[in-house]
Amino acid sequence: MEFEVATAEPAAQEIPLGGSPYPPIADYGFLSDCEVCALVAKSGNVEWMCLPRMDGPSVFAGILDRHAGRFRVGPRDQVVPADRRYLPGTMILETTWGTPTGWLVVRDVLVVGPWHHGSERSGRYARSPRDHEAAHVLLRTMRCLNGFVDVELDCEPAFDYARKRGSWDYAGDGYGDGICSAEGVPTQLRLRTDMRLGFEGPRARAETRMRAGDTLFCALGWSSHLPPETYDEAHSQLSVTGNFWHEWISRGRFPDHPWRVYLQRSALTLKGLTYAPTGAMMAAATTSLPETPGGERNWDYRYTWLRDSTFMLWGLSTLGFDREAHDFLYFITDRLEAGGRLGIMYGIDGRERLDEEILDHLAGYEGAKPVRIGNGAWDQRQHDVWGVLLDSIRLHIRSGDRLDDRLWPLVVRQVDTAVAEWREPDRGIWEVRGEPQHFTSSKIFCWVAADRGARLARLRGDRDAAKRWREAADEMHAEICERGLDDRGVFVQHYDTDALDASLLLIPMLGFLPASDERVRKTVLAIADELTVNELVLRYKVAETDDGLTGEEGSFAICSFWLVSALVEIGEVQRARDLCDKLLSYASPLALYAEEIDPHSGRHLGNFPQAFTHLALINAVMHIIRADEALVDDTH
Ligand SMILES: OC[C@H]1O[C@H](O[C@H]2O[C@H](CO)[C@@H](O)[C@H](O)[C@H]2O)[C@H](O)[C@@H](O)[C@@H]1O
Repeated sequence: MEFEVATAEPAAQEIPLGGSPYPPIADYGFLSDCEVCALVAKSGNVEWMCLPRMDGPSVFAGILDRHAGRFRVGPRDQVVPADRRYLPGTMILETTWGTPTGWLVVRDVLVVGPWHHGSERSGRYARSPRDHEAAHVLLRTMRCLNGFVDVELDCEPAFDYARKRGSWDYAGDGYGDGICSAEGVPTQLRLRTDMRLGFEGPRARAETRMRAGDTLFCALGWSSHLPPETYDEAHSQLSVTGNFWHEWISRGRFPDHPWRVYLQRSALTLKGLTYAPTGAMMAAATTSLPETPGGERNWDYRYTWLRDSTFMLWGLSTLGFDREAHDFLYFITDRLEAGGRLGIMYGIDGRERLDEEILDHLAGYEGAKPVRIGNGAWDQRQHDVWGVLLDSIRLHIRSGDRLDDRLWPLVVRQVDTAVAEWREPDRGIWEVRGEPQHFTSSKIFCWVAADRGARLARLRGDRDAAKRWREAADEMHAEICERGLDDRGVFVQHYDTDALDASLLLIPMLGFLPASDERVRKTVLAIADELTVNELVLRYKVAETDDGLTGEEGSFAICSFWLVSALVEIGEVQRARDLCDKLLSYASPLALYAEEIDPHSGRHLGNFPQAFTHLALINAVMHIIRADEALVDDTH
């Protein structure tokens, strides 16, 4: 094997497609070890990774600013691979490169290993530890298939959202072990490889020629758990991680159906967005990917919303995954026991305050500013919160756990709060930044809280509570059906408007009214016909909604998938199937989705990958598959 000395020169340049140096959002691959996430561009650049947790400060943020850190592995003279895929059923990303001189395969993974704390306890885990945990290592392996390929490694971390540059030192006598640190930053990076590293300021570089059959690895670690030292060790860690994901996905129940791949990738993505040590679930892996190209609708989604998480649990439990529901409920129980008012969202470590900050020094994805960290919606009043909590509890019990004595008084407090406050206006499930309104879907979720509360109380034999909450639920139901409808009998966004709102597609799924009810049918069809652009659903029309923001937004992918489910519910199965087919055709090449889809270009917009979209995909696809199965049963 020939080795060349590292040089400071970058090799192949990315040619901007359509003038943008930023890859399309849908072109990123998503990695997770359930503690840290990473996004890998097609070029082989890791362009998003936050440490030491998925909500921590970034070390690679090239997705938000081309100078904010990246880590490339790949052929020296080429940036467009022949193909990429996940090893089926895993979070291992495989990129195949075809160069004029030879072919190369790169595998990228965030390593999951056996529980490694031995007899001492992990300081991070609030939930019961299982057999595996994150190894805190980003591993990249290369294998040359034939001919020869000149490869490069180029690692340039930029700590604390690129506010602090790192500097490198060798960790031992050889060239294969480097440490990168920055003043005042507690996280240190350790880079181990069987290539020969050279350091050029904040960059660690290596280049070499690989020939047929050669293998190489590089592994970046950030904890006392050191990265592998040899290729064999690296390879074995990759296999253990593959097995971990295979075992996890095998716990689910997936129909034998051509759309199973979408279900599995969505389930893996939702799992990848969970933070194992606490059981919290992030809404998406990123911050500030714009909902409008160049616009201001840029938010930090690396937090756990009660709403998003409960909907995630609906999706996962549909596929037979229940441990996640238990872990999440224990996470919420910890928050409730801490006292105070139930928040609408929390940090993944359980913190309450998520004050928003603007990172002016970052250019933003394709110039979309501001880049925000934190999320100002954290202290909003959103009245769906009690309903989604009660639904999380329902799932928890349905999947086999008890409603223990620890939880019941907390449930009582939440249902009583819903019953006391449901008449007040709020910011709604879209957490608008305009004036509070009497949002119809918020009232419906208050009804969910009272309805589910009454059922639980009956099960526990608490007749007083059951009676009190049933009466409240009936009163809410009557008011919503009186004030939440327009003259046509269609449910509307809030009591003082005729505007439509896609959140009302949830009515049949929540059991507020039966799908056969004329008002439900009319609402679903009105949204399908009037709140769509090229059949894709907007959450609302921005011109009709005081959301406190400027600019347009794309179609909300969650709403389009909700429409599929709602159409099935009202018996419009063919229309639902056609829409579902269309939505699946917009999946990224790796079957991932952002929050929004531009209804004209099909371009993905907003944070990525987004739990909302994947959880609704699962629900929609399962609705269609069950409807198809029912059809087959009927014809036999
Ligand atoms: O529309 C303005 C709001 O947009 C974001 O909220 C959206 O994302 C949340 C996380 O997935 C979701 O729970 C919510 O339903 C969506 O509207 C943003 O987080 C808010 O700060 C912003 O006000």
